[in-house]
Amino acid sequence: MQLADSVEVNEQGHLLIGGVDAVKLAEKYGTPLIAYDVRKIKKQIRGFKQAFEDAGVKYMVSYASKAFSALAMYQLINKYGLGCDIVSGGELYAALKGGMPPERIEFHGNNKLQDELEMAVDEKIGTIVVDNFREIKLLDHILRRKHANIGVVLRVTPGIEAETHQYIMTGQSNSKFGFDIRSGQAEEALQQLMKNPRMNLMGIHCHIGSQIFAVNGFLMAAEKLVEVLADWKKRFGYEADVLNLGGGFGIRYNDFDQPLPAEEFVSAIVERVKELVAKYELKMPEIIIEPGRAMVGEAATTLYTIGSRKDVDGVCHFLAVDGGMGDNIRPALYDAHYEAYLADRPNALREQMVTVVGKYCESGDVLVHDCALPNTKPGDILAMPSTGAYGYTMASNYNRNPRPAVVFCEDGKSRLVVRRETYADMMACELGLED
Ligand SMILES: Cc1ncc(COP(=O)(O)O)c(C=O)c1O
Ligand SMILES: N[C@@H](CCCC[NH3+])C(=O)O
Repeated sequence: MQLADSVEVNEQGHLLIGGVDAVKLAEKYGTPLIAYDVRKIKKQIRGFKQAFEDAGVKYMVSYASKAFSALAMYQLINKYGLGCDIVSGGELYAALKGGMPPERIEFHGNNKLQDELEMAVDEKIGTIVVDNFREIKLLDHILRRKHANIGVVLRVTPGIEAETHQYIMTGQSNSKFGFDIRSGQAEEALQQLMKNPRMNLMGIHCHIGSQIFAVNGFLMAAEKLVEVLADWKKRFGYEADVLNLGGGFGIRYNDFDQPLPAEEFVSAIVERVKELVAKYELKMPEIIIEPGRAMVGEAATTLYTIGSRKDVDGVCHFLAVDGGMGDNIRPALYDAHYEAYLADRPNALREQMVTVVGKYCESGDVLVHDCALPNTKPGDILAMPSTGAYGYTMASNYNRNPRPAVVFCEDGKSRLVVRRETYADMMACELGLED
């Protein structure tokens, strides 16, 4: 196994995260610990923005905050003028607490609750990405009652099957999200929205899936959506101001993953949209993208302490750490493949092959299958890179294990941004049986 180019070490040979010695981080904050290199997040933010700036088109980079929705993250993206995509009242609450301007927030979801929609309307957020007919009715009812208006974008499923795990494909016709184009649902929704004086229909949206490496899927989606817009202009006189192509840009989890730089994805998309718009004689819409994983995924490394092991010759070699499926469900859920190395000697010779498992009461609690490592001893710190997206946000308290702490590291300094949960935190909602 080759270490990613971005793995940095200090003069002692210890892994550095944002210029901070990972062994020291583990000592200071304990483990499991999710440590972000903030420069890597900033690099991605700049990368996604730069290609749009260079092309001179109107755009918004709307961070899909489900990937990592910490207060610190909303505060960081706000500084860079990004928008954000939220999918629940909880994410909306956190985004607002993080200072996100409401007009730069877009609300997604296939079953937005009445309370959540009311909150979005009360907070005057920029966009509701309308997903289904019930939502149109519900939102209309709320807007009438509140004498309010709101911007909406129509989410469509373009009938594209992205090359990724089936659980994270969303562009195909049988997806639970959005209005289907082929069956005429999208067109019916368009007509309902065009007639509605309380909803300002800004444009259309699609999201083809997640962890996608080829730019082709995005180009096909752009083609499909612009064709649809050309048809809607001809037949209904509708012209979109916004074309939102969603997120899904892939990242490197292991040697087999070869992601494109953010700039390449964006410039290919912008170029194609420009060509299509010229071909169909449409006005150039604002292009919105919603990267989540690509913004934060490679920026974090999770540090664990190695504990027990079980070896049965010729059968299994399990090496257990102090976290597991509670802080990273992705291997169990998607069969995601990660790498791991030792924080105090990431470049040491790898003499053994082990299965890295967690401490949860599940046989499926595996973090890394077939992991080549140097010989280890209890107390060694295991570093698992590329854990910045959908790790903390999908974390659970299974077996009443507390969620880990999160630190931001930059220029040799670390800062605790999410403290480790305590046993008392986990009991905070419990009322028990006593009066
Ligand atoms: C509508 C929408 N936008 C953006 C994203 C972000 O995807 P990713 O984190 O793969 O960029 C998702 C999640 O898949 C999504 O459902
Ligand atoms: N949570 C998923 C991706 C789904 C994103 C939301 N549509 C992952 O970890 O890969």
